[in-house]
Amino acid sequence: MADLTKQPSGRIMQLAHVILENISKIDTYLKENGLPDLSLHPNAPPMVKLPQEAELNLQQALTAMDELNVLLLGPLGWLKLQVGHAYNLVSLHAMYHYDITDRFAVGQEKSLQDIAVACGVNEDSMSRILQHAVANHLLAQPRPGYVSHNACSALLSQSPALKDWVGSVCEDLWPAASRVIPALNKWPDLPALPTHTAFNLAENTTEPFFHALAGDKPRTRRFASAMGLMQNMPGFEASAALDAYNWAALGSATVVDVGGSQGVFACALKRKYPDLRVIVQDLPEVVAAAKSHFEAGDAIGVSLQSHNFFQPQPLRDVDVYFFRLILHDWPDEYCSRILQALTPALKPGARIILNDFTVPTAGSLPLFQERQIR
Ligand SMILES: C[S@@+](CC[C@H](N)C(=O)[O-])C[C@H]1O[C@@H](n2cnc3c(N)ncnc32)[C@H](O)[C@@H]1O
Repeated sequence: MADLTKQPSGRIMQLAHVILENISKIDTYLKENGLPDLSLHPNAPPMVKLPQEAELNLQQALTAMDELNVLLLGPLGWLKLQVGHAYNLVSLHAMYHYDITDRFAVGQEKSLQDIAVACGVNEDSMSRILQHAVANHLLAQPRPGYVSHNACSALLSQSPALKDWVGSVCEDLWPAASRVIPALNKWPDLPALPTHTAFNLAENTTEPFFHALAGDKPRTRRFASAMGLMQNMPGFEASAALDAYNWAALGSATVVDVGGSQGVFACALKRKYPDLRVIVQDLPEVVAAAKSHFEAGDAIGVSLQSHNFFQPQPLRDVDVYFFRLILHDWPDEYCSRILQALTPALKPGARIILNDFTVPTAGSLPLFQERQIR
């Protein structure tokens, strides 16, 4: 047994040491705060909420685990893993498509045979796919031939928005991933036009992504729902944007959330600063889908308006035009057009607030974190 009080020599032992040190601190935090051990039990919380210091321990452990993984696998094993990733979404896609998580309750076991029959898929194929889901920690296997819920599948079954996000990635975005290089070959100046993208090749369409989606009601609703879920993801919470700007100083100003989707952020803003007048603008199809379940927004006085942000901005006496997760979707030239479309409406002193991704300088973050962003 290694003596963990001494700094070990050799990279893999150093990494193992970093992992044990940081995980021990997280474990102590959990125990001292009477929190349960981490598990994949169906009732486990969606994620551990750690205070800043313990979160740093978590990031350090994950970063060390990432490097240890590559070193222990070696270059051949690591490359094999990358290639394997190409097929990794299949079982999650199947769980979404066949609504597997709603076919049995938490605590219940279901035979792979019964699931296959209920889904109208041959048992052999369904078994192979769901065994992959089990191997990927997406379902539990209480005994051979049977599955039950674990924390991941239970979370999916309880969150329609999470399901929508999985569906949107698997069906709207994933097919495009394999077309990125063909798109680069076809349009070497990519992405000068929003119609010269991998999505256009995958879908055989000449329309930009959002306009293609708008022609399809279920996909429009699903994407908007997935966007709503994003507002709960770490770093994307409405509260982060609420804290990052002095909204209180605006008093009773008018704020337009341009491309505000279903109004999740707009409602959070209005709830925190009820004196603000808040309006959400989006494409007509998105607004139509949002209207059907906008009681919460109606009740607090957030309004919805159809507007294509490439057309001149119709709302004039506005203090703030807010763009959250909008500009990253468009080539620079189109971002300019979106902003220029505001100019006929801008009154003196009006502000434009951008809330969007920034990609850090290469190498400024641990590769594990940089990879997620890139
Ligand atoms: C990535 S989502 C961001 C949604 C929202 N701001 C948020 O933070 O969740 C981009 C939004 O831009 C909207 N959008 C795309 N093209 C648009 C256009 N031409 N005019 C208005 N909205 C548009 C989409 O419908 C979608 O709601």
